[in-house]
Parts: sequence; C-alpha cells; structure tokens
Amino acid sequence: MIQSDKGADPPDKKDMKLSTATNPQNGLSQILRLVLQELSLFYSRDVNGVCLLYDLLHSPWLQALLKIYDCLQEFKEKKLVPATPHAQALSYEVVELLRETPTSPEIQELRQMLQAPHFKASDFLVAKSIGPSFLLRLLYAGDKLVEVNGVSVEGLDPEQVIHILGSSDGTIRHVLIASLCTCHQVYVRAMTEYWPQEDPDIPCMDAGLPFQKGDILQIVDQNDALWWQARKISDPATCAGLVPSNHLLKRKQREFWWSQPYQPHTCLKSTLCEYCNCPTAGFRRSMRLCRRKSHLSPLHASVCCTGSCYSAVGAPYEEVVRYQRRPSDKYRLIVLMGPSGVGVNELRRQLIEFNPSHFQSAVPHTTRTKKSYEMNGREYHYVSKETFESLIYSHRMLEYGEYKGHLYGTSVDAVQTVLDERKICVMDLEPQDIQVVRTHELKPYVIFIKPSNMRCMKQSRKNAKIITDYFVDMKFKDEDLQEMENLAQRMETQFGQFFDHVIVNDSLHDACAQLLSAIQKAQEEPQWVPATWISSDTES
Ligand SMILES: Nc1ncnc2c1ncn2[C@@H]1O[C@H](COP(=O)(O)OP(=O)(O)OP(=O)(O)O)[C@@H](O)[C@H]1O
Repeated sequence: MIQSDKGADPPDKKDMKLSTATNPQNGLSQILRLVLQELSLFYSRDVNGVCLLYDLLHSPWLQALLKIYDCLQEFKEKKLVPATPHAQALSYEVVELLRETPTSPEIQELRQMLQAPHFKASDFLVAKSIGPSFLLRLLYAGDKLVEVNGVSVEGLDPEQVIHILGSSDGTIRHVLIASLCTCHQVYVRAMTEYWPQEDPDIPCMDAGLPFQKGDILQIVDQNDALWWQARKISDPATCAGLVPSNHLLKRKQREFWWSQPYQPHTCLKSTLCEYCNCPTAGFRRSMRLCRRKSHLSPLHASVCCTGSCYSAVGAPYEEVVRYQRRPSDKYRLIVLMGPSGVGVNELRRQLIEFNPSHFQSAVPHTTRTKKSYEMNGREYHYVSKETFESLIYSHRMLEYGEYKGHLYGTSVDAVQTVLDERKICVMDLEPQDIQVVRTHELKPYVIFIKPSNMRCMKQSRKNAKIITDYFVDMKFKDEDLQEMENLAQRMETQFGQFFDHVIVNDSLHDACAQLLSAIQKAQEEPQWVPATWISSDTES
C-alpha cells in the first residue's frame, strides 16, 4: 500500500533530483520531474488524491525503473567496442619492454601478472561509460567481474554486484576478465535468419543478436532452455547477445509455417517452378536441364522440398566444427551451383582445362545407347534402365534426370573413383539435391556462381551463346538475364545457408581465378563443416 504523508511539507527541490543519465530533451524521468514540480504546488493544499499521486510518482521503485529506462534509451544507438582488439599482442609487447627496464618490485609484479597462465588465457577488457543493459551484452558465461566503477567486486555475491550496478548513476565503468574456462565450445551454423526487432517474445530486444542464414555463431551459454547467448564469429568485435535456443527457434519456425496461407503441394510447386519446368523460362539450356526436368521419384521428392514443406523445417542450427583436411585425406568434393546460363559449365570446363591431372568431373551414367565413337566409362557409363533405377533406389545416385526419354545422372561411386585417384572432383548440382551430397565421405565444399547486375551482364554476355532445348546457339535476351538474376536471388534466399563461398561471374578471367583460389583454400585451410562429418571420421 502506498503511504501518503498528508499535510507534510512538500519535498524541496533537492528531493526531486532524478536520474543524471536523463536526456534533458526526451528523458522520461525529466518529464516525471516536471510533473512532480506541478504536483508539489497542490501538495500542501491537500487537493483530493494529489498526495497519493505525488507519493506514487515519487516512489523510489518507479524512479529506479525510469532510470533504467532512460539508460536503455541513451545507449540504444551506441556501439560498444573493446578498448583494443589486440590485448594479447599488447601484453606480449609490454612484457618485452619490461624486460629491458631496470627492475623494481612493481615492474616485477606487473611482469609476473602478465606472464601468468591465467592472464595469458584471458582477454582483458576495460569498458568505459556503458549502461546496465549493455553490461549484459558484454558478459559471457563464466566471465569474472572484477571491478565496478573503481570498487572491487571480487568475491561478492551476484546479488551484491547487482546492487552496486543498480545504485550506479547510469554509467558503469567496469573491468572484467573473460572466462578462463576451457570447456567444450559450441559453434553452430544458422540455417535460418533471426531478427530480434521482429520477435515480440524476446525478453530484452537490445540484447538480441540478429543473424542471417549461414552465419557461424559461437554459443557461449546454453543453460537457459529458451534463450542462449551467442556471438558471431565473423564479427569478433561484437558482444554476445541473446538468440532463441534450438528448441524455441524450431517452435517459432513451426508457428510461422502454420500461420502461412495454405498452399497445396508447396514443395512440388516451388521445385518445379523455380528450378525445373518454369514455363516462363523459355530457354532451358544444357544437359544440366535434364535434371531440372526430372520426374519426382521418391528419392527426389524427399529432398526437393527443402525449406518449403513443413516436414522439411529442419534444425534451425547445425553444429559445426573447424575442419582442416590432412594431406593424406582425400580431396573434398567441389560442388558448383548457380542459375542456368550463369556459367557453371564454362567455369568447370576452364578449370579442368587449366589442370586436367588435378581437376576432373565424374563420369555420368546414362540409359541411352552408346554412339560409335564413344567408349563405356569415358563419356558415360552405359547402363540399362533397370540398373539405373536400382542405383536410384539404393541411394547411389547423387543427382539424376530424364532427357528425351533417357536417364542421366552422377553416382556416388563415379565421384569416389575420381577422389580415389587423388584428384579434385568438380561437379555441378541443383540446389534441391544438396542434402544428398552432404556426407562425411564427400565433405562437399559448395560454391555458388552468381550473376552480376544486369548492366554488367548485358556487357559481358554480349557474345555469349546459350544452349536451349530447341536452339543450340542463341544469344542471351534481356529477359534471360533477368530470369537468371531472379533465380539466383531465390536460390540464395532458399539455400544460402549451404553455400561455403560465392563467386560473381562477371569477368570470366576473374571468376576462374577466384574459383581456383577458393578451391585451394577449401582443400588446404580450415573450414567450418557439420560436426557429424568429423565424428563419423573418428568413429570409422
Ligand atoms: N563470365 C562470362 N563472360 C562471358 N560469357 C560467359 C561467362 N560465363 C559464361 N559465359 C558464357 O555463357 C554461356 C552459358 O554458360 P554455361 O553453359 O556455362 O552456363 P551454365 O550455368 O552451365 O548453364 P546451363 O546449365 O543452362 O548450361 C556460354 O556460352 C558461356 O561461354
């Protein structure tokens, strides 16, 4: 109950001093101060209810809440960066300098501190002038808060620390030492996007961490069933923020899916329309097309609907680990992907031509009859329809399709043959087939070939020819280029989380150089791969 001190003198002005963090123009506590001033005029006259209102507005808890609100407002737009991102290098430098300085007890102490293993293992961070809400974003699970506004808080209970934070004037200068814990670090790839601003459930929007498909997140705290703390590894300067847990994000995805208007056969429609039989395509070019025109076999249907069917709403996070291929390991499969006509075949051709003893395509299977100048196992593996179908049903076909009444496709074994010869196998794939190749055996590295903008494409594709069903040499029309751009966008939106690298194919020469360098990095430098690929390695 609120006690009103009726008849007492109105509090003088010094009692009305509110948050110093208040913005004089907009601060809510500033408004409250003015209201209190007005009310104080009526206070002694005992106008009905004024005392009650006065006491309510003057109550410490309301003022504390307003103080927090103002702090949040004030720091909403501010970005925090560590005082230095090179703390470790700096500490080594200081140790070296101290070596050359005449020794004094203080210098000796400082040197010992800097060289102590726990200090070396930690990031030392001094953050200046921050609001309480931002403290949350700076702290990681296991962090040790050492000092707040010059007051040592080491050894204090969390409640005592919270009290010190609460009684600060809205600006906190704290020193913290990051976690010394070397426990298992969890990294995940975001398979969906998340925008805290659009999430009404998030407990503190300011503390939310937005992310996009494909972002690699370090999960620094998983203790809460609903909200984890994570940071983006691509942006080490940013602090950890709140992200929905796997369970919560999956629930949100489900709710979102169910809230969408009913679309009969969504998966069928999206696959056929976007990648297979789009009637507006007008031109469907090379042999790659036969796969797009594929009938929906049970295998195909099970993977085609990625992202569009409820059943395909998969895990929103995929646990990943850093993988460095050892020289004795087989090469990783290189998968090229892109909208039809963008230059996937051309790039693959140039790559193999550049170094045929290093790069190779897998020999495809076909059910068509062998021509006189062809050799079994060189152009194709010629097999019967029954054999081909049994390869499909036994999941030995990575991709396949029908063209002019014959089946064509690439088998796992054909790819393995190239890898066993210690060559780099380069294949192109439709995005809906991507899950089939994502195995620990093949460890595919997926490169998305993207068209540049229309203006550049018109220029670079002036003399380029496309292969269609009906015409072999047909120039690109504006609508072909526009369709290519639209399709590339849709592919990125729907499958971007699977792309390890993106190359814009504007100048063919530059794109080839980028492709070579990306492939070299994929084989020789550490990359993020699904954790299951590596645990399978260890088991086998
Ligand atoms: N950067 C480029 N500059 C100019 N022409 C290019 C470039 N890239 C590819 N081309 C040309 O564009 C045409 C289509 O390329 P390509 O056949 O490789 O496309 P694709 O992506 O494999 O599509 P599809 O599978 O439908 O054949 C070819 O004539 C090719 O030489």
